[in-house]
Amino acid sequence: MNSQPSPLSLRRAESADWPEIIALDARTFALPAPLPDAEVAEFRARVTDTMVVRDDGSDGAPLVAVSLYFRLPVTVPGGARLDSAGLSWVSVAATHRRRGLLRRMLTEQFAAWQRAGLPLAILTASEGGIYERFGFGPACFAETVTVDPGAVVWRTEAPADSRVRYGTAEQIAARIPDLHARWAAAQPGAVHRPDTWWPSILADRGFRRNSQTTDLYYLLHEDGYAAYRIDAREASATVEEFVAVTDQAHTDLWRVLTGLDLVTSISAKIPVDDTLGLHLRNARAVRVTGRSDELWVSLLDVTAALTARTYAADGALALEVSDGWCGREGLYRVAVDGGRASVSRVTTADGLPVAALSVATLSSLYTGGTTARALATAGRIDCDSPATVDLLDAMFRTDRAPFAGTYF
Ligand SMILES: CC(=O)SCCNC(=O)CCNC(=O)[C@H](O)C(C)(C)COP(=O)(O)OP(=O)(O)OC[C@H]1O[C@@H](n2cnc3c(N)ncnc32)[C@H](O)[C@@H]1OP(=O)(O)O
Repeated sequence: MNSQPSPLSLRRAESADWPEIIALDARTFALPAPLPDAEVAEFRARVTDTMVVRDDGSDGAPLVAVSLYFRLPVTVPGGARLDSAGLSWVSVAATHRRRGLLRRMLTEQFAAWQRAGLPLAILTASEGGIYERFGFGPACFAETVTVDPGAVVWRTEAPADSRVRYGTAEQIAARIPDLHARWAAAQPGAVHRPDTWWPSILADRGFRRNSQTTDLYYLLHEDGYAAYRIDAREASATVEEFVAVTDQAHTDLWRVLTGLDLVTSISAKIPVDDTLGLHLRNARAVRVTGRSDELWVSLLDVTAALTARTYAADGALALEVSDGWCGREGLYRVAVDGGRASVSRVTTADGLPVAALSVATLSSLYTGGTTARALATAGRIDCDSPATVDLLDAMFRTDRAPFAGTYF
């Protein structure tokens, strides 16, 4: 038997590659195969660029790896909207794992993103142990909660009519993209949805969910919406999407959701600083059942990214950034005045306080999802004095927890 490794060629995907790309990802992520034609067409319209690997030494030169990305804006602390590369659909055939194919594909993709001047890369991770080596850090989190509607008593009277209504298909299509855009602009960590994303979301195709559940029901409010499904056998509701631009919309929508008749539990993923429990007489009606990392971030252009966000405290320090992956290592001087930073790469700290950290740790710190103090306590940031921890912590703190809101 010939045990020489087969030659494996890496290149950009062409149209003819797509049936095999879909088949590979369907196998990997347990999707139905084939996917509906409309879903494939809509998906391809969202993709910016795709790398594939073929096994040229095997019969038919099968496609054995894929990695692609979408251009997706993200809101960073302070409200700036940064363009990012949203890495997704990364899959290597079970027959070709651990032969460096992920590394080869990402080498190409990072180079292309840096050439394009993208400040950030983002992803939603299948596993927690893969992406730190490429400079990604978990940056936005969510709590999974189960609400017991029988235990819900609101502290305030319900308004006579909060003007929440079930939307018709036309009203939903006409209103929710705009509501989502308004929400995303104000929510740090939010992933914006380009127009090409909505047809597939609105189609709510059956393969995306448990077959026991209903279609999505949309509740519309002038400043938000919620989409949920019912599992009649379990008498449960799952909130798939909750978007509130104002506190009033948050309260009005949750009032309807927690009042659904014939439902004995409601589950949802909510921001870690969500106020739902604080509105209730018995906060235990909202039980936290999990906490998950929802968005991983990697600062591709450290200077541009650090310049784009705002800061909670003024001061100056030097960040000694390490990166074993794509050249982001170095000393960065960050001087904050009036909440805005001027950032430059320098060769010496020149007497400034110094904090040493990896680019992955800096990416976790960047969104405000994890504090500098916690990271320093865990040994992930090495500061030259306790006062430097205090300064870094004060600078990078944010008044709201970041929340991504889109899985991709
Ligand atoms: C953004 C997204 O799309 S998330 C989805 C990621 N895809 C999946 O989870 C699908 C199932 N898994 C796979 O398809 C593959 O196993 C992949 C894509 C995770 C890895 O592909 P491979 O080609 O085997 O990875 P490759 O050989 O290039 O390994 C690169 C490095 O990552 C490490 N690595 C790979 N997979 C894992 C893992 N699951 N957990 C921890 N480390 C891993 C390797 O050990 C290697 O480390 P090193 O080079 O630093 O020593």
